[in-house]
Amino acid sequence: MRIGFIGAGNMAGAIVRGGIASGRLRAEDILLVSGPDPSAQALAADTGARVAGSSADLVADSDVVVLAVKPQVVPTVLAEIHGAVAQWNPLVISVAAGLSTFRLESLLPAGTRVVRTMPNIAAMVGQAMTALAPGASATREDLATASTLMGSVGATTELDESLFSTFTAISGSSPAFVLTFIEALARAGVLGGIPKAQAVEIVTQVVAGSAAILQAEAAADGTHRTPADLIDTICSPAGTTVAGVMAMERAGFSDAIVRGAEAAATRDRELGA
Ligand SMILES: NC(=O)C1=CN([C@@H]2O[C@H](COP(=O)(O)OP(=O)(O)OC[C@H]3O[C@@H](n4cnc5c(N)ncnc54)[C@H](O)[C@@H]3O)[C@@H](O)[C@H]2O)C=CC1
Ligand SMILES: O=C(O)[C@@H]1CCC=N1
Repeated sequence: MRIGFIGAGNMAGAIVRGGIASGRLRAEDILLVSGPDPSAQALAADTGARVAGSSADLVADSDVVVLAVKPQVVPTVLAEIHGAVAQWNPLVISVAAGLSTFRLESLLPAGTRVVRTMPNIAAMVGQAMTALAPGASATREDLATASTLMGSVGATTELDESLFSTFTAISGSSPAFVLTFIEALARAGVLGGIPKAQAVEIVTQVVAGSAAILQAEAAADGTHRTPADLIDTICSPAGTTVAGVMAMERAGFSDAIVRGAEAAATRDRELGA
């Protein structure tokens, strides 16, 4: 299957690099364009993928076209490739925030098969979480194709499109939230005297370990303890952890996270408006 990426920035780069590193994408099957910007050339030089002469040329040479430009640029790109899509009828997969399948379909030839997805930057290490929703003309096979592509860089889940703004907040954007937490906790380590690099290494292992506990719980039969249950196993009565958790909540920790996610979801809806 030949896969063309329109846009070769952070997200396309993460999928291309992650997919090739996992052995599930072949560089020779990947075509790139990035408009006047040299990012496609740089990504191609780095990975062995090829660069197409134009977005329309890329469509002519691809079974699947991935829209990996900023949402604001998508209408321009779709105008550029409208004729080529009408001629070659590729499956169009969008990773763009905010833009509904209805909106994408309205900018493409009637009957174009569209799948909307929302991956995240952890694709670069094969650990993405990607939601998928089919457009009106996409078949089960198209959804399976999109799921296989995104599955090459992490986990996938089919999601009702009405939930995409919320998903974007808690998955597409949230690596930045988690990294903000890591940065803050590492800084607390520095405040206590631990060198920064060592503090980041320590906190990174803590976050990976905490996620691994939840993954093991999800995989185990029966118990399936929640994050709240597990917090209770760490909080000794009158101990250090409950003192820390209570101080964080007094400072509005959970509320700040929910507000952050709500703001991200609101922005996703604005981008689609
Ligand atoms: N960065 C992230 O963590 C995530 C991004 N996304 C979505 O991925 C999409 C791309 O985002 P990023 O990769 O972060 O942006 P980026 O700015 O890193 O990359 C955008 C790419 O589009 C290219 N481009 C600009 N105009 C073009 C045109 N007319 N024709 C062809 N290429 C053109 C740029 O040269 C660049 O290669 C966005 O729609 C975003 O919502 C989705 C999930 C996560
Ligand atoms: O910030 C953004 O708009 C994109 C979508 C999800 C992650 N980055």
